[in-house]
Amino acid sequence: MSSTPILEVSGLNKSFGPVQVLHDVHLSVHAGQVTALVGDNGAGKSTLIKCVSGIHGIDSGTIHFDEEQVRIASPRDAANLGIEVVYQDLALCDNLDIVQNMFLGREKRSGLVLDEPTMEQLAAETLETLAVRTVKSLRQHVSSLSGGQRQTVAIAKAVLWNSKVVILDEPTAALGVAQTAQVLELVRRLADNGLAVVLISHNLNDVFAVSDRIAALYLGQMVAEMETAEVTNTQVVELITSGSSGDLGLPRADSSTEYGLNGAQL
Ligand SMILES: Nc1ncnc2c1ncn2[C@@H]1O[C@H](COP(=O)(O)OP(=O)(O)OP(=O)(O)O)[C@@H](O)[C@H]1O
Repeated sequence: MSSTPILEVSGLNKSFGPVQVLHDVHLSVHAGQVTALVGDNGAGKSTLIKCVSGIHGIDSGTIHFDEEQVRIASPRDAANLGIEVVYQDLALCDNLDIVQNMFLGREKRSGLVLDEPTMEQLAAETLETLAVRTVKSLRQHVSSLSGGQRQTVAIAKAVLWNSKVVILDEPTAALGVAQTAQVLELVRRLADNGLAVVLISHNLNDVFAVSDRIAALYLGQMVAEMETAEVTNTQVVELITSGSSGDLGLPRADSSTEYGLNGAQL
């Protein structure tokens, strides 16, 4: 377990017009660990992730990657650092096969033609590294895959590019029990292989099953970052719903400032 975060966000503020959505947010993410990012609807989880992945610019604050301050102005900047996001809609193309999806937009070429053998080999190696053996053929169209298999392909696509930080947005939201278990096993394996994983989830069973640390956002403020083993389900529910947990001895996030449900300062 490394002590220096691979990714550290400090003092991040982000507004949309007059509405401030993120207030002085801190987040640290470590290699080899699953960090669960929790918070109620509208707490700011997606906005924070979009700031880190170059979709939104930030108003103020710093982002350090591998101990160096970085500016992430576009998704390409994030990808170049090794930050990949797997969104809920997965952005897979149903009419393409697994290999085509994994290399979509970043195809390998041999001269003027696509280098299919190399892409197929790299895709197979990545799935093998992740111990994914449930897909029958790499040339299967994605439309024929189950929800869990689709999630697996989307995750494999994200880790294909020597990524160091993989952010998963509700990866089990649309899955049944057995497929959820498979995807959670995969999430754990990613971290065990040395990746830093950020898991956005509303499902505290999932969070407690796979995460090493929990970061809790409440109305755009990071109210706690803690070791999963040191908190209970009830304490995390309290943090998500009220921004504090008396048991943890944590004060309510900046008690001098009150925020409305849309993040606007009251
Ligand atoms: N592009 C935008 N323009 C204006 N307001 C926005 C924009 N994106 C997000 N917001 C607002 O920012 C706040 C935080 O939204 P965000 O989507 O980050 O929350 P979340 O924690 O991811 O919620 P959920 O769990 O429902 O996905 C919400 O009040 C939302 O309406």
